[in-house]
Amino acid sequence: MKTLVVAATKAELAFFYQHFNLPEGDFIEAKNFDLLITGVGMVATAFSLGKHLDASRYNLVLNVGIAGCFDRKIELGSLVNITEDIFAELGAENGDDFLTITDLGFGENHFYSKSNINVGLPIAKSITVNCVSGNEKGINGLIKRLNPTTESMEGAAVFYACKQEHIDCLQIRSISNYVEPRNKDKWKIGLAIKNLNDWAIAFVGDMN
Ligand SMILES: O=C(O)c1cccc(C(=O)CC[C@H]2O[C@@H](n3cnc4c(=O)[nH]cnc43)[C@H](O)[C@@H]2O)c1
Repeated sequence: MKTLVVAATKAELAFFYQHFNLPEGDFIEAKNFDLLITGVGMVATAFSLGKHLDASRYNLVLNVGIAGCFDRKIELGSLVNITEDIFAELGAENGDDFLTITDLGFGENHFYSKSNINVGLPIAKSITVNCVSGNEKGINGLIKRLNPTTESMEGAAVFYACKQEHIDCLQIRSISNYVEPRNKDKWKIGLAIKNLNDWAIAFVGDMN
């Protein structure tokens, strides 16, 4: 059985590709792990995992990527272990209230990593969104309703697919920016990617 490493973009695993001397490509089979680049967002992620996730082949999915952070006490470039993740927009607006898909009786929007693997990182709750949050009113609404620490565009989709296939899942995110009105000049994508890759290289190296 192997680990499937999953990321949205190749850029987020640039040093990982170099370290393990991986060929270009969105699905790479290495000796001790496979690597899947899904594309950005929950639809691309679900489609890609639908094609490649196979419980007879993988006993662990390691989802890695950068993320936005709601908590200013967490430094840019820090890594967190996401143990719960919520599809933030999946449901219905009911005036000023929000009804989740569970409230509507159509399924689940809240997923967990139940992995026992100790990765030595602080745990955090995340939300998964189609639209990167960028206005005060929307951000305050998300904090009030869901109290998330981080935000990504894929995490809950990976947890969902792993739950469907009964495969253990870890989601490690590196904080590239704070969730605030958009100002990409303040994002520290390079630092976040470097720290994420250092961690992923060590984690996958230790598995061997
Ligand atoms: O501009 C670049 O150099 C660059 C290099 C690598 C990746 C990116 C991305 O923008 C990746 C998109 C990816 O990032 C996640 N993300 C990061 N911050 C947030 C956020 O505040 N809210 C939601 N998602 C965020 C997301 O998972 C995307 O897949 C750029």
